[in-house]
Amino acid sequence: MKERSSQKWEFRTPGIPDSLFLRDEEIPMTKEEIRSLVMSKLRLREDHEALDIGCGTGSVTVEMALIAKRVVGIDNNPKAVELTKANVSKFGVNVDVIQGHAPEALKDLGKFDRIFIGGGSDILEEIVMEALNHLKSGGRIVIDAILLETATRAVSLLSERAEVEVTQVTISKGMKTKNGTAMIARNPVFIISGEVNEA
Ligand SMILES: C[S@@+](CC[C@H](N)C(=O)[O-])C[C@H]1O[C@@H](n2cnc3c(N)ncnc32)[C@H](O)[C@@H]1O
Repeated sequence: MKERSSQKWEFRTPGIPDSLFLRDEEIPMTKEEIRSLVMSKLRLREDHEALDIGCGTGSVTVEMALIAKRVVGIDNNPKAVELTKANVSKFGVNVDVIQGHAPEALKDLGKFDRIFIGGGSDILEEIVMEALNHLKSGGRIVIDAILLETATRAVSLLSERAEVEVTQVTISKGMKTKNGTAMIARNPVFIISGEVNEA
């Protein structure tokens, strides 16, 4: 069987296997099935500029950079920044990875066609409001949420400025047992997407 490599041409479909990313047990990662839905909701094109707020392990950052012409990843945790840089290098993509705390760190970043916010934060309101200021007319923002409270906050914030779609998904993964395959459920995840109207 042909050995897997991280050549760009091998990853044209979203949902790169989790096992191919460099990991740190302290740094979270958006798992491959959720990531492929996130990429679908982002509707990225190759002429787009995209921003990943809270890039973590960098798995969404890498998938964005395999499509878009410019990608910026930002995280306030220095270990996450280093890990994202390592994955960016492993997959041979081009990304500006910045250590910074959102929303303050977004101020000088300009405007983007697509923005992803990959994790709940107790300052989600401030991050979403600032992110919307950095979204081009007709742009899309996608937010992942685990907590019900994060999801409802995100929906009400986005509804003021965008057409909002809410998706909730629960992934189950098959685990081999001695009798067959048992399905092990993971946490339900909300994927909230908003498209701001053309000016
Ligand atoms: C769930 S992880 C994101 C996983 C990422 N999407 C991936 O695929 O690897 C959320 C990240 O957001 C970062 N974060 C949380 N609050 C932040 C803030 N205010 N500014 C920047 N990063 C933040 C955390 O350090 C963490 O790495």
